[in-house]
Amino acid sequence: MKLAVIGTGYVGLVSGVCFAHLGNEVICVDKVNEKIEMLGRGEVPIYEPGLKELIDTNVEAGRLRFSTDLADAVNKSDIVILAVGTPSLPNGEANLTYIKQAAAEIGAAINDYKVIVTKSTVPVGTNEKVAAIIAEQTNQRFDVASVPEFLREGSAIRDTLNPDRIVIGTTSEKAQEWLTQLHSPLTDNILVTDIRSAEMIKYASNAFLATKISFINEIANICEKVGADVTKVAEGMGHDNRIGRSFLKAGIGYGGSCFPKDTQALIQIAGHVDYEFKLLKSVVEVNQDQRFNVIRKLEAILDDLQGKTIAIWGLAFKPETDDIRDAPAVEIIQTLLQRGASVKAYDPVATSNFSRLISHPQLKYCDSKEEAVANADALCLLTEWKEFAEISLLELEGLLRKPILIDGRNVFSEEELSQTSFIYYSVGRPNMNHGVRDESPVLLF
Ligand SMILES: NC(=O)c1ccc[n+]([C@@H]2O[C@H](COP(=O)([O-])OP(=O)(O)OC[C@H]3O[C@@H](n4cnc5c(N)ncnc54)[C@H](O)[C@@H]3O)[C@@H](O)[C@H]2O)c1
Ligand SMILES: O=c1ccn([C@@H]2O[C@H](COP(=O)(O)OP(=O)(O)O[C@H]3O[C@H](CO)[C@@H](O)[C@H](O)[C@H]3O)[C@@H](O)[C@H]2O)c(=O)[nH]1
Repeated sequence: MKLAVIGTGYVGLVSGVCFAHLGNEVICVDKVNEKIEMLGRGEVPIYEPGLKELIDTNVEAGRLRFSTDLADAVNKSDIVILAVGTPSLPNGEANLTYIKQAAAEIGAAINDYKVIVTKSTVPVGTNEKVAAIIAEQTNQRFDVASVPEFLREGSAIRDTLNPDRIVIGTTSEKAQEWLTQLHSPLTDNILVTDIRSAEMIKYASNAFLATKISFINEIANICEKVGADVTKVAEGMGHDNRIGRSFLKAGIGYGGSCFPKDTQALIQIAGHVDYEFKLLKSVVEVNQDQRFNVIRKLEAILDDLQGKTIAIWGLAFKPETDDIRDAPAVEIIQTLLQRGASVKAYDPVATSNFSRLISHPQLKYCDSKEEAVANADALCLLTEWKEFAEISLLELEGLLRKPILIDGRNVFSEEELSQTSFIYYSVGRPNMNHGVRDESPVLLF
């Protein structure tokens, strides 16, 4: 089939290249010239494992190209996929400016019957708005469908090529037929729904996953006080198939371009129909506070952060991405700087994105994990990159001025620590919090 994909962010690029890989002819469009020029030179604007190789193969095969000419791409396609951003407005609502602009441009360009698919995450009712905007511009026939995207950054290609399910929200038989044909090489598990339910499935899925994370983080906080180990608790819970093992890793809270904005957007969607989504509001509140446990733990050991040097390992919101949107590292580093600490930060791939966001005389970006910890008073691990887990803790102990390690992602094991004299705080593993100020668990009865 012939596809135009509007927007070359994660979703546009990854779905565009994956559809090309399945044998479709794909034109990926962006309005930002520099992005299209980069892609034209064989460079990829984002870090995503395997993406460059897959782009190169499909460009060479003549199935994939990049363009700034939306009208031309729309004219040459059967299916137009909207994958533009829907960032948060200051009140938490999804900003639909890019969706509306793109819809108007599609409407002005449309020359024949097309299926217009929204892959961007959009509030319930948006696809209907998209249809209305296009209809204002043209008398051509077209149908709309909501096909939400569930890929994760860092494993985006694997997720796209092996989806758990595909959701197609449409009332049009033609759209259903074409989109089922397009997605059937990926999975048999295709769920066809009405448009509004498809839009809601995306928000409900993200909100549920965010709820799991905040839930386990609260359990972790209680574990620290009662002397239980959250990793064991999560394992024990996860063996129950009704609960499942995934998304029960306690840490410093979720970040990224999706969970923070989509939970806020769903709270707003509910608010617009006079429903207070109390549970989700608490999920957001718990998540917002969880990152500050890193600061609390540091202060429990060092008292005052003024004049201390703190090493940070990990700036990206999760490993295998250079995305720093809503990364917990942002607020943690800002707080350290506000409290008078100097910060030495290292991330394998996200440093240049981060340094464009925060620059401060007391913040030094380092080229290696060793440089970041040299002569630091403490180390905070914020992203569980593989290279951090691989370091010898004995070697690390020798590099730091003081052997203090706040492990925000429970990367290190008791066995590894037992050989060292680290003062070590992790998340929800109190028996591993080897610290001078470690509190004994309270007597419960
Ligand atoms: N990032 C993810 O992992 C992910 C996963 C699932 C769903 N989503 C959703 O998918 C959507 C896109 O997310 P993203 O992270 O890829 O976004 P992004 O902001 O990284 O990229 C969007 C791109 O669209 C381009 N664009 C905007 N208006 C345009 C127009 N009129 N014509 C051409 N290009 C235009 C922008 O220049 C930008 O390059 C969002 O709604 C997001 O919530 C994202
Ligand atoms: O057990 C867990 C799992 C994740 N996280 C954190 O949660 C955030 C999000 O992680 P993940 O979901 O793996 O990455 P995203 O790329 O943000 O993907 C989510 O957001 C996308 C955009 O909507 C959806 O498409 C995906 O299905 C959904 O998983 C990260 O900060 C993780 O560190 C935890 O703290 N504990």
